[in-house]
Amino acid sequence: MSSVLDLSAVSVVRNGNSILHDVDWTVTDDQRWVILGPNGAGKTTLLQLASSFMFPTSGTVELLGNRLGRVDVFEMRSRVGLASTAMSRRIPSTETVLDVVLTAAYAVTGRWNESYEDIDLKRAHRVLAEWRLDGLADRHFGSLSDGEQKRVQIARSVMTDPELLLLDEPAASLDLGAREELVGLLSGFARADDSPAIVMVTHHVEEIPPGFTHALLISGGGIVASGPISESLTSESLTATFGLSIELDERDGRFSARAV
Ligand SMILES: Nc1ncnc2c1ncn2[C@@H]1O[C@H](COP(=O)(O)OP(=O)(O)OP(=O)(O)O)[C@@H](O)[C@H]1O
Repeated sequence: MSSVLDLSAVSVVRNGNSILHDVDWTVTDDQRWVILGPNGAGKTTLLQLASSFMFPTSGTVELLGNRLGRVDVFEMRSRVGLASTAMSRRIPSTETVLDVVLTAAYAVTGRWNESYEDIDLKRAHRVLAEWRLDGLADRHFGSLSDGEQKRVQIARSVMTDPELLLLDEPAASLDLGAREELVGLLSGFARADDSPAIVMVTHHVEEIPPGFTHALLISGGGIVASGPISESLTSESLTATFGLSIELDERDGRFSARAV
């Protein structure tokens, strides 16, 4: 196993606000991480560092073996998949599902004059099938349900065969059926040997797909717990993270939590 992401003594300060402080965190290529924490804890900021869209104020970030600040970030970004609502807002609503996925190969949103290779088309169709979107290839992105749009975002982010996949709240706003379908797909993906390292931000332990191996709990910009999920995700760590007495239950690899 090798390190794909390594944060050492990382702090981020923006407009005088301390957003992250003293963060040490390593992700290796065989790990699938979930990040949990209250609103404003710094979860999205961590993903921005991990996708090289932000640099730390102090400390170091090693991404795919390269130190941020000493490497061409555009080359780095092509090796990291990112699925987020902010990303999907840049997709034109009239873009077809096939083009949303295909354009990832050229790191653009919105098809213009690119001509695609057969190999890209074949891969796009395979990725669409893997994320249960094959019947929707010709539909406009804007006409899809939230659940379908989320799966298209993920399909787009894996199209380039990234070495690190970052998912920012992939199950947010989904109904129960769509959430369960997505959790099942992510679980299969997490367990596949040829999948990349994965980091998923979520607000709900119910959304953690079985097969995820590690958890990072963050509050007020600092790490509360980090490590293998069986050790780091506990009633005690959730209670400390959310400042509320929480009881965690686990059944068949799925979690639920409630205040007590
Ligand atoms: N440019 C900025 N200037 C000042 N403060 C900022 C800036 N960007 C983010 N913040 C603050 O940093 C904190 C962490 O933001 P971040 O988006 O990383 O949190 P989060 O854990 O993802 O929250 P949420 O769960 O609500 O999405 C928030 O309090 C936010 O207001």
